[in-house]
Amino acid sequence: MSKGKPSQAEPAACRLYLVTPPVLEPAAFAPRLIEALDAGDVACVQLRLKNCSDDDVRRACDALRPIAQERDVAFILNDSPRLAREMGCDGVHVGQTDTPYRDARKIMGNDAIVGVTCHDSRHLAMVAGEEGADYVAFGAFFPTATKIAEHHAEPDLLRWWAELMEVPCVAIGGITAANCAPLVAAGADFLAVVSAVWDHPGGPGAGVAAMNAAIAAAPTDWVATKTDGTDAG
Ligand SMILES: Cc1ncc(COP(=O)(O)OP(=O)(O)O)c(N)n1
Ligand SMILES: Cc1nc(C(=O)O)sc1CCOP(=O)(O)O
Ligand SMILES: [Mg+2]
Repeated sequence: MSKGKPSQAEPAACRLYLVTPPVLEPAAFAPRLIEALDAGDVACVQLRLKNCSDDDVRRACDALRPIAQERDVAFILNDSPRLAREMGCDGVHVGQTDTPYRDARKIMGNDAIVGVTCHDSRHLAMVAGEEGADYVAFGAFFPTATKIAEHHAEPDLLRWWAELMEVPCVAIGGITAANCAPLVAAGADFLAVVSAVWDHPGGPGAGVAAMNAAIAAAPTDWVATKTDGTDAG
């Protein structure tokens, strides 16, 4: 997962951040992950399993981590830095009620990716950024059936962050090929999706291709709307 920060003259392209469904059977899911990753550009895969045992997570890591890493796609585990380190993951994603960032960093080491959920909060994002998070995640931007989202973020939050901060930002929550353009335009470095890919009627490969195409077609106007009103070019 390259974390290129947009240079002022040439903004880095927004990239796709793929999150797994919360329940999966690793052997059956592996070919779907291969189809997704071979269909286009994916910056990273987050294994996000809910209501399962540590051994279930270990089995899923063993089956899925090599598929991502063999393709130079970063493999990030949700929630557990301890398991992420044990299982050779490239990084971990922690939320505000998970292991605190500083402890996650100590467990993972300085070379790993550690991302932090910041909901719709500038304060949480500034704290995470100052502490050293590799990215901050904002959401939910749209209604989602994947989880009960208690916070709602607006594209202006991405725009504010992108204009002021170096740390990359991830947008998440109900994002689809049809609705993602304002998030790309506002300066999201990554779009994190579950159902837009795994529930795509044409299959996960078609889902990745559709997201890639929508990201590529979206305007990227945030560089031209710096808060001081000047064009950054
Ligand atoms: C990229 C990304 N952003 C946000 C989340 C949500 O994390 P969290 O608030 O800890 O909620 P759960 O995903 O654990 O239910 C995420 N996983 N990934
Ligand atoms: C895992 C997660 N976190 C969110 C947040 O707002 O922090 S929304 C979300 C679910 C994302 O799934 P989908 O792309 O199917 O909406
Ligand atoms: Mg969590």
